[in-house]
Amino acid sequence: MPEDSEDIATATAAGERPDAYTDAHTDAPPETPEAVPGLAAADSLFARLRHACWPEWHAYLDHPFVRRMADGSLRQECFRHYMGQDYLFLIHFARAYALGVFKSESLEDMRRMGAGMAAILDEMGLHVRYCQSWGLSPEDLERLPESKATMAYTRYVLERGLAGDLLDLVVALSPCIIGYAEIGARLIDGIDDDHPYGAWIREYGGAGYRQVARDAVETMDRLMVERGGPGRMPGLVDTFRQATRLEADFWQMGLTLAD
Ligand SMILES: Cc1ncc(C[n+]2csc(CCO)c2C)c(N)n1
Repeated sequence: MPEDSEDIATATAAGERPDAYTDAHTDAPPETPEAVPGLAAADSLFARLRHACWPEWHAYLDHPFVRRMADGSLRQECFRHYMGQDYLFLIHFARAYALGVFKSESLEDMRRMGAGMAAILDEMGLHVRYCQSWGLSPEDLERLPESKATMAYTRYVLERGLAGDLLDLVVALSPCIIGYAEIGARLIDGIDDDHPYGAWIREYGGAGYRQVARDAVETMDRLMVERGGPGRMPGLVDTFRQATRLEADFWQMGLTLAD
């Protein structure tokens, strides 16, 4: 993948690339680069959280695991470890959406959360296909020992939802849902048909998945209007930042084969 593969995440409204973007550990640049064109308005809750947590967000999106997946140099062993753990991760995320049904106060929210749970259970098809090609059955996957990174991330999200309201839960889920659309959009540009991680990239880089992310942005805004207030922001920023850090740790777990 060429160096300029970062373009999709770096295009600002003015089409310029802020210098600060090149360093994962700088403070948020004065104007955070737009995620995926048309994904989230600058004043959306998601864009504000992303801006507030820019160093963590950039470290998640530009993690070496992602870079190596993009240029095809990621060792298959690392990808396998990641996919196996991601299967366990998805089981808990389906539970988090089920919790979202419980925390809903309207039928509309209940339907959305229920549909999110169903979408996750479908997403597992990608994992099952990959793992079958490596000789692993869904039962083998379910029996894998859970890594600490998987446990930390999934239980953190569940705890935010249990302790808080639907807005807290949806914010805790958002780095996962929207971040993968941003990564997919960056990686899909010009990939070859025989790219070793092409199926993964096409799953998250496609228009269908981008719509899932757009819906999540919209839901966050609606819940912020219904339940939010200026007093909610510090807590929501904290949740978004922690979930984003746990996403980066999840890549790191794959890269280092951590248990
Ligand atoms: C570590 C990790 N983070 C995010 C996703 C992506 N993801 C998880 S649930 C969901 C929404 C419904 O499909 C999406 C896109 C993943 N698979 N693994």
